[in-house]
Amino acid sequence: MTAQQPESRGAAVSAPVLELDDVHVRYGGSHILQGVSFEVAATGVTALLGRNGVGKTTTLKAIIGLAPRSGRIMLRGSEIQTMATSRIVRSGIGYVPEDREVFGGLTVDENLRLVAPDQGADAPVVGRLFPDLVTRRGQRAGTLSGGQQQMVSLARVLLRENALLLVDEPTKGLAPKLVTEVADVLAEVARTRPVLLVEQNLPLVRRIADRVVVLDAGAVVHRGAAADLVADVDLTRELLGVSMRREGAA
Ligand SMILES: Nc1ncnc2c1ncn2[C@@H]1O[C@H](COP(=O)(O)OP(=O)(O)OP(=O)(O)O)[C@@H](O)[C@H]1O
Repeated sequence: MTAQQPESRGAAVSAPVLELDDVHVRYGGSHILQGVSFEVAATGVTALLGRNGVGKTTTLKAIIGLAPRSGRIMLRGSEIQTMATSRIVRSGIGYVPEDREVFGGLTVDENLRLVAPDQGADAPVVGRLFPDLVTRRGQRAGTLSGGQQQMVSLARVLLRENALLLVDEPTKGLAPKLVTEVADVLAEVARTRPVLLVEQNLPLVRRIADRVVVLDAGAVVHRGAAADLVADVDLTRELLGVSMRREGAA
């Protein structure tokens, strides 16, 4: 593991919202997570990074109870690793999966009313962060663009009072303008609640993340301030196989 870096912004002063301690995931004979331990600070964005296939999505699934896991996972000091997903969600973790999972046959408003029956697209948070969704409230979600579906998926978790949001590659496959819009929303969201974000777009990480945790082959290989990692061309190349100099802007 590389040295723990001092945090240049968003330093955590309160207890972490989430702690993973020696978390393992096995699928059949495959040992996918091999003792993952890290903390998610109670404020701001913690980005979970790593090359393809190192276990980032599996880590989010282990937290939310969608992967068979062992080890200890603590939400605000209480163990959740034996709970079913429905109970973990009720305990205050919102999950935006990579595939967005909107109900394509339902309208935008109906999708939102599944979580907030009395409010749907009328909820103040929807009007404030997703004005486009208010305009499109009667449109079937299956006919929305990828970016708009991402907004529905994000809006849905914001309609609950969550202690923590897990967001998996929200900008994957989106056009640059939509990447910027999603990044703006995430930055705004993170002002009021902590986010654990899986993201491959390093300029976006540099813009909105406070801290980074890097996985390789199912284990944590680096933790520290996001700004320090993305400023270090050699380290980003070593850990992630990419160079910021070759990346476009978020
Ligand atoms: N249900 C499953 N059964 C068997 N193997 C799985 C399962 N889910 C994931 N894996 C394997 O676990 C490894 C980690 O997958 P995971 O999706 O967590 O990686 P990732 O870091 O999120 O990758 P990417 O950046 O490409 O999305 C991969 O080798 C994948 O093939």
